[in-house]
Amino acid sequence: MARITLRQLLDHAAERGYGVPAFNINNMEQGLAIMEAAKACDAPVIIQASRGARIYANDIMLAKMIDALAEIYPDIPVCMHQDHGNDEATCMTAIRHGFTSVMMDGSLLADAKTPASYEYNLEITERVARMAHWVGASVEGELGVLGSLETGESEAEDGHGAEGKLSHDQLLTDPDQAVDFVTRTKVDALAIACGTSHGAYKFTRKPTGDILAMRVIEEIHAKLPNTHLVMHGSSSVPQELQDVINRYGGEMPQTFGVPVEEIVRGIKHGVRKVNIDTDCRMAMAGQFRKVAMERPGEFDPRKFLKPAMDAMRDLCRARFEAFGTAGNASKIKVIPMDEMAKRYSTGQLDPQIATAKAA
Ligand SMILES: O=C(COP(=O)(O)O)[C@@H](O)[C@H](O)[C@H](O)COP(=O)(O)O
Repeated sequence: MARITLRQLLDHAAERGYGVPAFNINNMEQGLAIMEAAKACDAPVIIQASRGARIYANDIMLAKMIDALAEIYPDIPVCMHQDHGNDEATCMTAIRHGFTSVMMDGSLLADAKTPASYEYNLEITERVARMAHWVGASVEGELGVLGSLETGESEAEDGHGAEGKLSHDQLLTDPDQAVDFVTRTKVDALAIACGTSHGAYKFTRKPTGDILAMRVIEEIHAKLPNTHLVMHGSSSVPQELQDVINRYGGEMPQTFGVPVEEIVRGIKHGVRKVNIDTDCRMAMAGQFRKVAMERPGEFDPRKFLKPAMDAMRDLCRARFEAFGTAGNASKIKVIPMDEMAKRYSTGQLDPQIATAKAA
């Protein structure tokens, strides 16, 4: 199966009312776990690599790995996506290495730390969308800055994310500005801010509407019913994974993620791409700890990695099933990127901005 663009995959998801988890990868084991899960339930996949992943694994390694996964699993459409591109070069080099989709995150400046002005975000995202569309690749933009509505803290981690305190306005995407942003940039998907943040420590209690503002998604969807929305920071940080880590010597303080039922609610209101990385990391890390503690004499990496892959596979499958992704891989006929490029050039894929519904 050829690689699929994010745009085609999310159009299919919108027509049929499902969402697609976007799982991050850094290595072969994560790639195999995602694909095994997808094969088991006939789900199309979005695999994404951050700038950190590209540095960790090397672009050539990632590119060949995706080639291999597509060859091993010929029936599964694979969208390869750049997570949080910080500038034009990051996005263009990703496409050069076979990515079919890029995120241009202009909510932050190129340092990936400093919140950017709206004008900066508009200008750079429009430019990247124009260039990516020339070759048929898709573009996700971001409006609003990820961070905690509980504390007002931004979410700097691993060299990515704003630093310091953010205002309530920065932490929530403005629905009217979203209409202007999508119209002017022609992005294929829009990442919004609604109180989620990357990593395991999102909420100090099970989130309610004051700290996880799902109503913002509903308001944006009412104004932009044809735009594919993206939720970042959407790991659920399941209690059972925290327990496994802590049972085997970990020291994770009690924390709460985004409940799966809230994501499913978002999917009913236009969320089509759901970013999940932390849950996969926790699933794997729990198994590393378990093997290390139960079999202190073990030193074959495969004995650690195989149960870790199995745990990640089960996690991915559960999300494919909860989001309605399962059962859709075999229903998709992949459109080549050259054909997508033609469709962009004739304006067929321009954003369909419906006249705003009355509130
Ligand atoms: O939203 C994301 C993950 O959310 P999560 O922490 O799983 O709730 C991704 O977009 C992040 O960009 C990804 O986890 C960052 O990974 P690295 O930069 O550490 O590779």
